[in-house]
Amino acid sequence: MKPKVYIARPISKQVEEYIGEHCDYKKWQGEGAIPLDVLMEEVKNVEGVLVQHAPITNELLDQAPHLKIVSNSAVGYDSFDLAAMKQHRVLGTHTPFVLDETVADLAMSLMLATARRVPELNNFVKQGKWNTQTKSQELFGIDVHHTTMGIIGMGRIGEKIARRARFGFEMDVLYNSRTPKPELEETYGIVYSELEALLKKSDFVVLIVPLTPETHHLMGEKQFAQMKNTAILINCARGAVVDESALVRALETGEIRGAGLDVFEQEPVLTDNPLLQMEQVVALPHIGSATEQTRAAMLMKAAENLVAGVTGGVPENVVKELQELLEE
Ligand SMILES: NC(=O)c1ccc[n+]([C@@H]2O[C@H](COP(=O)([O-])OP(=O)(O)OC[C@H]3O[C@@H](n4cnc5c(N)ncnc54)[C@H](O)[C@@H]3O)[C@@H](O)[C@H]2O)c1
Ligand SMILES: O=C(O)[C@H](O)CO
Repeated sequence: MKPKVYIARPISKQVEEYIGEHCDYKKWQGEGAIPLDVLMEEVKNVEGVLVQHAPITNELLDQAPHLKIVSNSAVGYDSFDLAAMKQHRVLGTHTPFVLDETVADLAMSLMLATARRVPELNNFVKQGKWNTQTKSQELFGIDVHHTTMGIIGMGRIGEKIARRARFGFEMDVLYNSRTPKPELEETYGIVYSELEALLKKSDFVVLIVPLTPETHHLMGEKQFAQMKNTAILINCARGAVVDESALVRALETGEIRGAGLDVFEQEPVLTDNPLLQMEQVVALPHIGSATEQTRAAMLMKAAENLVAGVTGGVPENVVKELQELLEE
C-alpha cells in the first residue's frame, strides 16, 4: 500500500504525477491559501504533507499521529515550530539553492525600482501627467551604480545579490552575517562589517536573513537612525525582520529616503498599512521566488523531499535544526 500524503497547495500536473507514482494523495482544491482548520483536519491520517508557508504548530502536530514529514515549498521555514516538530519527531524540509538567483534578481529589481522611482513614474506617464510643463527635476531618482550596498545575511541568496551588486553595478559591498566569510573579501572584495558601521555607510541596505527570534525587528528605530538620510531599505527576507511602525516613522521624518519591500509583517498586506500610501515605498506581494521556472523547481524539490520522507528514504533538504532526527 502506498503511503498517504496531503498536498496543501496547488501543484503542476508533472509534480502531481510524480507524487502519485509513490503515494496515495489528496490535494487542496480551493482558491488561495488553505484555511488552517482544513489543514488541521487533513493531516489526521497522513504520513506526509506538502505546504507553502502554512504554520506547523504543536496543535496541528498533536492532531497528526502518523505524520513523518512536512515538506515546505519555500526556503524560509519560520512557519515551522521547530521545538514541537522535534518533540513529535516530524522531519521538516525546505527548498534551498533552486531559488537563489531568482530572489537575487528581485532584490536588484526592487533596488532599481525604488531608486529610479519606476512604479511611480510609470503611473505618472500612464495617467497622462507627463506633458510639456513637466519639469525634468521632478522625475529625478538617485544612482545605483558606484554606490555602497550593505547586505544583512550573507547566505546562499545574499552572496548572489552581492555578486550582482559588485560586478553588475560596480558597487562597494559590505555585509553583516552571523559568520564572516573571509574568502568573499579575498576573491570578490565583499567586506564584512559590524551592523552599525554597515548602516552608517550604505546607500542601499538589503535584508536577506531568516526570520528567527534574533532577527525579529532587527531593523528598528535605533537602526533607522543610524542609516543615511539618503539611504534606501530593501527587504526580501521576512516582514517581521523590520519593525514596520519604526519604518513608517523613519520614512515620514525623512530619516531614510525610501524602501523597497517584498514582504510585510502581515501578509497579505492590509490596505490601511500606511506604507502603501507612500510614494517612496515600492511594495510587492512576496514574489521573491515567483517565476515559472523557479516555482516549478521548488515544487519538484518539495515533492522529492516529501516522497523520500514517506518511503523510507532520506530527504535531501531536512532543515538544519531537525537533522538530528535523521540519526535516531
Ligand atoms: N522574499 C522572498 O520571496 C524570499 C525568497 C527566498 C528567501 N527569503 C528569505 O530569505 C532568507 C534567507 O535565505 P537563504 O537561502 O539565503 O538562507 P541562508 O541560510 O543561506 O542564509 C541566511 C544568512 O543569514 C545569516 N544570519 C542568520 N541570523 C543572522 C543574524 N541574527 N544576523 C546576521 N545574519 C544572520 C546566516 O548566517 C546566513 O549567512 C530565508 O530564510 C527566507 O526567509 C525570502
Ligand atoms: O522562503 C521562501 O522560499 C520564499 O518566501 C518563497 O516562498
